[in-house]
Amino acid sequence: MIVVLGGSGYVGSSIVNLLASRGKEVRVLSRKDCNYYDPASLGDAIGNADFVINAAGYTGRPNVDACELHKHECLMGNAVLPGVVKEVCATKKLPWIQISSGCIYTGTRDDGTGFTELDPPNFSFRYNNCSFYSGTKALGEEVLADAEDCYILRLRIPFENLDNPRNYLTKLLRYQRLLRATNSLTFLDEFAESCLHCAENRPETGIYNVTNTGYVTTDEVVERLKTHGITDKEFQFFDSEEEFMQTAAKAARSNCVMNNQKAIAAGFPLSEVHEALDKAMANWMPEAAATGAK
Ligand SMILES: NC(=O)c1ccc[n+]([C@@H]2O[C@H](COP(=O)([O-])OP(=O)(O)OC[C@H]3O[C@@H](n4cnc5c(N)ncnc54)[C@H](OP(=O)(O)O)[C@@H]3O)[C@@H](O)[C@H]2O)c1
Ligand SMILES: Cc1cn([C@H]2C[C@H](O)[C@@H](COP(=O)(O)OP(=O)(O)O[C@H]3O[C@@H](C)[C@H](O)[C@@H](O)[C@H]3O)O2)c(=O)[nH]c1=O
Repeated sequence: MIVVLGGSGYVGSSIVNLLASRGKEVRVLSRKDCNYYDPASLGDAIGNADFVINAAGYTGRPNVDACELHKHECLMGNAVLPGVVKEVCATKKLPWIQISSGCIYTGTRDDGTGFTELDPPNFSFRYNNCSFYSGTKALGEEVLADAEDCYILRLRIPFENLDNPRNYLTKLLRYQRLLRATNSLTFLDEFAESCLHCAENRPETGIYNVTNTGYVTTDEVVERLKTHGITDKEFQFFDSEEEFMQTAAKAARSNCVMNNQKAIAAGFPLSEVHEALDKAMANWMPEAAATGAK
């Protein structure tokens, strides 16, 4: 049985739905069920699982700006909780997944290529340049440096075919003005498939950049939304990142390029990013229809 902490959330519910649709026995854990910060209580709640996925964490709503105001929850959920799950899974000898984020990087490597799993995070408290959210996600990975039998899967700006306030495509459609940026992205369906791949096929444990191959600019994504007939909106853009920071954001954002070669070599089902965007956009489901669709 696979136990999913935070299975009620945006990412967790996508994973739970996929596992259930593939006939896997899956159980959702919530903060209501036990004390996440007491290893004995969490261990009892995890019970007789044979695989654990930690999709619980604090992300802030509507976006990571909220983490600047809720630092305690953010630190506990993103940096302390992974350490408790590590302890419980080590005691029970369980393999498990921690959902991390590509937002612990900014930009590209000096040679213009994407960050690999060997590159230390450069958008973290250690660099003193990050949002509170990104800092806590980088700390969460540090806490797991010595974790056994653990997959640290880095998700990066999720998108999918279902219109949802957490979906990057929905965000681009709804924000009044857009920041011009270059990013690697993650098709949520393929991220969920990647979790299943880890649980079923048990590739080597460790950190994986679970992003679609390559990167895209904001302009490319909005042009594609038009090509697919999802919108005919005339998008407005910020003149600069400074203007974005002054008028629309409380915390600096990570925009970055990631290298997914390690994940591809380990058999993770990740397509090229433009192809993945086309798959999501070709099946676009507006919010009213998307509610309860998965
Ligand atoms: N969404 C993204 O863009 C994105 C991108 C990269 C990585 N991630 C990572 O993916 C994971 C899930 O994110 P999500 O977008 O699915 O978030 P979400 O929709 O807010 O769901 C997270 C779930 O975690 C539980 N939770 C909320 N606050 C918590 C706290 N302070 N401590 C412990 N548990 C808490 C809640 O479940 P219960 O109320 O049932 O306990 C919630 O449903 C997080 O680790 C996040 O950092 C997300
Ligand atoms: C607020 C805002 C953001 N943006 C841009 C900045 C970013 O490139 C992109 C996403 O920014 P936000 O929506 O603020 O999302 P965010 O920064 O909260 O998104 C992050 O959520 C975390 C939980 C994940 O770990 C990250 O991987 C990422 O998905 O949208 C605009 O273009 N206009 C806006 O008004």
